[in-house]
Amino acid sequence: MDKLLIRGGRPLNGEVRISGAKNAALPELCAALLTAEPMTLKNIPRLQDVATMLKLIRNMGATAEFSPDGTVRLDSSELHFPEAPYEMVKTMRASVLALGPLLARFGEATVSLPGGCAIGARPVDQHIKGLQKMGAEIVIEHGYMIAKLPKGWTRLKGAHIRTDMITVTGTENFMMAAALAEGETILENPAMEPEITDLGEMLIAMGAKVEGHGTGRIRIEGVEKLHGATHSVVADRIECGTFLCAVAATGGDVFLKDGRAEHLGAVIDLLIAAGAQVESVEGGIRVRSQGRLEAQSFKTTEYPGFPTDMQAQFMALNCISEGDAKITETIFENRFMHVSELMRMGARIDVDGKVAISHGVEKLSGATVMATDLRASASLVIAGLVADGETLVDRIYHLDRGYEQMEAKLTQLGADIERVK
Ligand SMILES: CC(=O)N[C@H]1[C@@H](OP(=O)(O)OP(=O)(O)OC[C@H]2O[C@@H](n3ccc(=O)[nH]c3=O)[C@H](O)[C@@H]2O)O[C@H](CO)[C@@H](O)[C@@H]1O
Ligand SMILES: C=C(OP(=O)(O)O)C(=O)O
Repeated sequence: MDKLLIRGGRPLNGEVRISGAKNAALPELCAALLTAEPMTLKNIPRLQDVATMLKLIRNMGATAEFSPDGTVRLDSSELHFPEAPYEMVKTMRASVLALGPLLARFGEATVSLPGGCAIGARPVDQHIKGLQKMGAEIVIEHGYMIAKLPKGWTRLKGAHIRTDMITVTGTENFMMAAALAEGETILENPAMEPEITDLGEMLIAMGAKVEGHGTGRIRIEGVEKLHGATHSVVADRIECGTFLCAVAATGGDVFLKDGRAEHLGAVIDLLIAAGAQVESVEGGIRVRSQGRLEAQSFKTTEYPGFPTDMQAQFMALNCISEGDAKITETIFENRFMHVSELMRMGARIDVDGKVAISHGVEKLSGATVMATDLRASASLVIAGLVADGETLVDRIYHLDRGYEQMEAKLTQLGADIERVK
């Protein structure tokens, strides 16, 4: 099993390119299934989750060719098996995003229930309820969601959907299903994440009639058919935020090419309050940091609030900053698993339910630590970059799910980091 060996204490300097967003690429690969015509998706990151999604799509009978330049050419004209089996879904929750498009295009879909994962229970009841409002008949059998259209129907029907809470993948499933439904769908209370906006743009390029994506009300007028299109995946704001925190922690001066400051408002505001210099410059973001920063309190909320996917990385920064800070995690019930590992490196953190209070220390000390989930892994890498001595981060298959060439990018910036078996 691969591990990352980091010798801490080096500042980060130079330039690094931010990849396409995992959390946009995965729904968009599913959205490409909405048309029988060829689709071209550019700026797809080379990640384990993308490999899993391509495997899933090919398993359905589509062809997908992934070029070294990050372009995926996908042809689902011969798709004959609208199913997402458990073996594939269990390693990647985003497989649930196949449900909306398959049902909309083929009138049937069988998708394994994703189940819980380390960070929380993560139910999909809202996805099911929303699609049922559009007329889908969905039963749960043997761990699968088996969905079909009522007898005599050829398309889903547009509906007014208001979910009980804001759900990102739920909003994505509804947008994709509504694009091919009969009539109008209104999504009240939808997620507003940049990945939602990007998916909306892709659907429009395919001929869908979508308005209000990225706002608190999305309107979609269904069309009978969508056509092939080319779309480029938006830059990964979480990868970008991870590098911002890494530079803030180690000190240095880095240009994050293609980073989009407007997608990271809540994170950048806090980094500036902490004492880092972050500015939007042509073609990306420049971050500079020197000396010890001041720890910052925050609460994770839906976009445009502070993203839950940045909580662990910012906590690593807080741990070596000056003062106490309170972090409240409101999205997931178990997303503090990095705490005990950070503490093994000398961090001082108290956890009480959904609140973690860090008491800044001057130094962390390198240790062998275990990654428990994707963003927890990134926080341990940041901690390793600033710690004294060697840090060995084990179980980095979590990291590989969502970061493209993390160690190569950090090496390029001057870090001493290598992948070991
Ligand atoms: C709002 C939010 O920050 N969502 C995050 C969530 O998206 P993801 O789409 O995975 O999760 P949702 O946005 O759907 O979930 C938000 C909350 O709603 C609950 N829920 C959701 C759907 C449902 O049918 N029933 C239900 O109870 C979830 O358990 C969670 O507490 O995880 C992703 C990976 O970490 C992040 O990129 C997203 O930013
Ligand atoms: C937890 C994450 O992803 P997923 O929803 O694929 O588990 C994430 O992107 O931080």
